[in-house]
Amino acid sequence: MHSRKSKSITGKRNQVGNDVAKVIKPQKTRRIIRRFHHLINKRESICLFLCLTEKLDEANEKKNDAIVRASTKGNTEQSKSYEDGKSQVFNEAMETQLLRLHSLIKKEAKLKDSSKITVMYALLGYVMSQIDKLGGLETYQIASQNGQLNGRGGDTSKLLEKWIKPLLADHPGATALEIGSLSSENHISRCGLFKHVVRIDLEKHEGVTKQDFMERPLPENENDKFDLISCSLVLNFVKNHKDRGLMCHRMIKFLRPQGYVFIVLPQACVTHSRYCNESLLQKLLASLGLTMLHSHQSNKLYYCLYQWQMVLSPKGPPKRIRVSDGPGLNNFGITL
Ligand SMILES: C[S@@+](CC[C@H](N)C(=O)[O-])C[C@H]1O[C@@H](n2cnc3c(N)ncnc32)[C@H](O)[C@@H]1O
Repeated sequence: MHSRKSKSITGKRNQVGNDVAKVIKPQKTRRIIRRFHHLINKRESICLFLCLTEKLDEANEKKNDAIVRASTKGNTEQSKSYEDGKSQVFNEAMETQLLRLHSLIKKEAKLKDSSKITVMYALLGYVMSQIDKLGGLETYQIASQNGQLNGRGGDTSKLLEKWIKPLLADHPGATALEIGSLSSENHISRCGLFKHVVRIDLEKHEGVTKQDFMERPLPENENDKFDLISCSLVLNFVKNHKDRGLMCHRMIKFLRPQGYVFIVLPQACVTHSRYCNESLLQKLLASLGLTMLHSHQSNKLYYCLYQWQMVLSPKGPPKRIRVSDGPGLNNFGITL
């Protein structure tokens, strides 16, 4: 989802994580969430058994890796065992051990056999690598947010139609690009306000072209541009803040002057994020020349409509800045 690919706790390119984040479908989110819960719980039990003094931080896998490594310092056997566990790909035997972890821990505790601790370090390494391969906390949060959207009331372009109708009253030939389109039956395609709607998604669906927006050829002339770009629940699919910024930059390139951008995000992206709120989002988009015309928060979603009025405000900070702090927040953010 951007030029600088994220790295795993082992320093390797996080390809699996990328794939997960790119293609999470609402129907897959429950499985991903369950897997995360399973791994996080098992890790907690193992850490308790190993009496790790420093608490792991679910938001920082690199730090967690350092904590575990520090706990094996001076014990080459434990350290080797941990590294061996980390180097495992999906492993049936390890999975079975994880399922039986409770009784395994009870047995080991009774035996008080210190050599068995190395087995636990191998399991811990395996769990850490599995969490990493899923894409870490960020993917988990994205999956959670999307998982919670199953009952969100469907087609978000209903509100778009209400907002855009008066704005396009004198514009019968308007065109739209729907990024992350799942259906040709959405309001955006049926409302009759657009002469032509181009629908793209990473996956092939009926009436939708399979295309990565980030690889869509740039417009050669004004005819290749659009009066509206819809980006509903897509930015939160993009794995990291830099790629989200790149996507926003790219949207501008496909807009006709005075064109509109419709963005929908899980509500938690603007209400429960360390790095994003409505005001910061507004500032970031203003630096691209976008002016907010409407916004709305439902129970689960945040909707907004912007117009490209090309009045540029100062560029936002290139790094993520913290706008909120506290427990239970997510790490959604955008940097330009
Ligand atoms: C949660 S679905 C949202 C679908 C629909 N727009 C909605 O509002 O319900 C997010 C979609 O964005 C698509 N997506 C993510 N990044 C994309 C990209 N770079 N180009 C095209 N589609 C993308 C994914 O394939 C996924 O189907």
